[in-house]
Amino acid sequence: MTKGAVNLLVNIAPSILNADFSNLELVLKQLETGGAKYLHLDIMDGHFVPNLTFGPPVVKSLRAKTNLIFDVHLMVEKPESLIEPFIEAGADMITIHWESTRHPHRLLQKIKDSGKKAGIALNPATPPENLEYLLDLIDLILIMSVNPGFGGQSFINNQLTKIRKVKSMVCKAPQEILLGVDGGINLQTAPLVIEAGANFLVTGSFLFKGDVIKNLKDLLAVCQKS
Ligand SMILES: O=C(CO)[C@@H](O)[C@H](O)COP(=O)(O)O
Ligand SMILES: [Fe+2]
Repeated sequence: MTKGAVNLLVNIAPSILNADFSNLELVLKQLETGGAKYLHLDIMDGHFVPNLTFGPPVVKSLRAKTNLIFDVHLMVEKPESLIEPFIEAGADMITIHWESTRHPHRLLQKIKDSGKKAGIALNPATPPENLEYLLDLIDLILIMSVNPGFGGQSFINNQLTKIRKVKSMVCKAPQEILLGVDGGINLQTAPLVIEAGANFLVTGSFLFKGDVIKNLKDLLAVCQKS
């Protein structure tokens, strides 16, 4: 990839956090029918964030049912211990939080050495300049546009400024880096984050209110127009 290469395609990564957990096989089929390529899996430990979700066994069960690209978002203390279990469970991409470890460089290196895509997420208050000496190890920068822990929160507007700053960092990197946004993405906020430079949009509660397939198609249409 040439220096400064930018992926112009906008990707949607549906988060199942607000889906019907009693029928995830149906949810996977709906997302595939709606045109999804990714599945965003929110892993919460009740410590790094005040909520609990699921672990590698659930991811492994889902892996057996779909070829969607598994984008695992680790919102946990000590993510060091969970890289291997999630890779064994079928993760294609693993995103750690900058705030969750003293050794983000080592962890990103570990994910890359396993042949998987490495992502780093930034909480709303974390400055993007922290990524300067990590950039060569990063495939995805995930800007949290809500405080992590729950679906259904409102988009924090000042994260648009951070997206613009990260866009200029990403353009200077030698490899392609996806610029992701996670939290409060819907038909109104998607055009704003795309205009600011994002090309990887995580969306949860918007999709699962009403008709999932229609909502996903509507969001993909907005992304193609923006
Ligand atoms: O990581 C998180 C929340 O911590 C997200 O992935 C949410 O699941 C997105 O949900 P919405 O904000 O779209 O409802
Ligand atoms: Fe997430």
